[in-house]
Amino acid sequence: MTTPRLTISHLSKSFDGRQVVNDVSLSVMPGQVTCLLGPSGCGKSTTLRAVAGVERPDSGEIHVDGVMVCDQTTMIPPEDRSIGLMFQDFALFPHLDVAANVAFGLKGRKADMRGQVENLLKRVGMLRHIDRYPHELSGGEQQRVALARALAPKPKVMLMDEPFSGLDDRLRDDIRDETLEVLKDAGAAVLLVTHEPAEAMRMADEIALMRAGRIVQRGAPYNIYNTPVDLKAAQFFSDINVIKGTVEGALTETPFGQFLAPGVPDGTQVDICIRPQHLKIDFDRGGRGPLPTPADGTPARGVVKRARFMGSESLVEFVMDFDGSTLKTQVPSVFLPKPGTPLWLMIRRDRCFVFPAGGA
Ligand SMILES: Nc1ncnc2c1ncn2[C@@H]1O[C@H](COP(=O)(O)OP(=O)(O)OP(=O)(O)O)[C@@H](O)[C@H]1O
Repeated sequence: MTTPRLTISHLSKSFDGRQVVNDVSLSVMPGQVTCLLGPSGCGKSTTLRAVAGVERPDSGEIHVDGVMVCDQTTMIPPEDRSIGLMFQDFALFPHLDVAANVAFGLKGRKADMRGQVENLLKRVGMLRHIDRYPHELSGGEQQRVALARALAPKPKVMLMDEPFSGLDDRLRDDIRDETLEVLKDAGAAVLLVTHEPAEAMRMADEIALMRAGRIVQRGAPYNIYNTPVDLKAAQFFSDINVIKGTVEGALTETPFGQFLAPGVPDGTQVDICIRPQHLKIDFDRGGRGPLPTPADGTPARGVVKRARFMGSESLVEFVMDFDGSTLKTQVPSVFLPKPGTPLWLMIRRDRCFVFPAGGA
């Protein structure tokens, strides 16, 4: 069996009596990208800093390639952990040219180094800028050089803390993809911290969703998005519509029909949650909607409150007849009905999450 490149076991850390990392465990295999994803202040960077060796945890163990680098009694210094770092504010040395910046992490004879530096810069598409200084490069180019510098000592683990947040949107997507390719090629295990779900979805093989110091869910992006553990986990990735219900006989009756709630005791209040893109819209036929179907349940009528065009999709908000609540829908392409238009909504049952009420 392959040894994980990075293993974090039961890591905890408090500051001033407040626990900011609480029993965090995870492992990352060679060539795998794991994203620590969560809101600001949830403990992502503290976890990363503990792995880097710049923060001493209160308890827990960290192994790099099977070697213990940190426990209650051991604290291997950062430079001996075989770890590469790429942080948003981890700037290049301004007084060194690109070649010298990349060579900084290399050991050996100067003559041998030149070849290695050229190879690294070729990999990140920056060879032609080898003699430039950082101030002569764009933000994206500087990030590419920073990546080459971080990869120079062939780290077993690459730690990245919001490395792309200083770049503008379009450039960021390109750099993310290129960086991913280079990292996969290098076979390093990558632990990437981000508070942006889109970044995690784009980069990660596995997402570890953090909240208040704990990992609340781990899994492939598809699974995290489609089977969230609770309402907050669902809401982290998109707007969520919530329809209230009460369970009777393992079923919840709503204006959209019945929903299964197996194993939930009678009388329990539940939230039936659905992402805006999973509501279906149909036309009003003289005060009637489409016929119910097993997949989409019963239609419920609403009146358009607002419709906005977002480029690749349209967002339409409805005020629902049954209780005056607002539901949001997202439709591909252009669909901009006038405010006041009555329309019918249906809910795709296979895309619903049912959670106990009051989860967010
Ligand atoms: N050295 C420190 N001393 C005291 N409190 C700290 C220290 N470092 C971090 N904290 C606190 O610990 C909590 C977690 O911080 P951390 O930087 O790990 O969060 P984060 O999830 O990375 O957030 P962000 O996305 O904003 O960087 C925060 O409330 C922060 O204020």
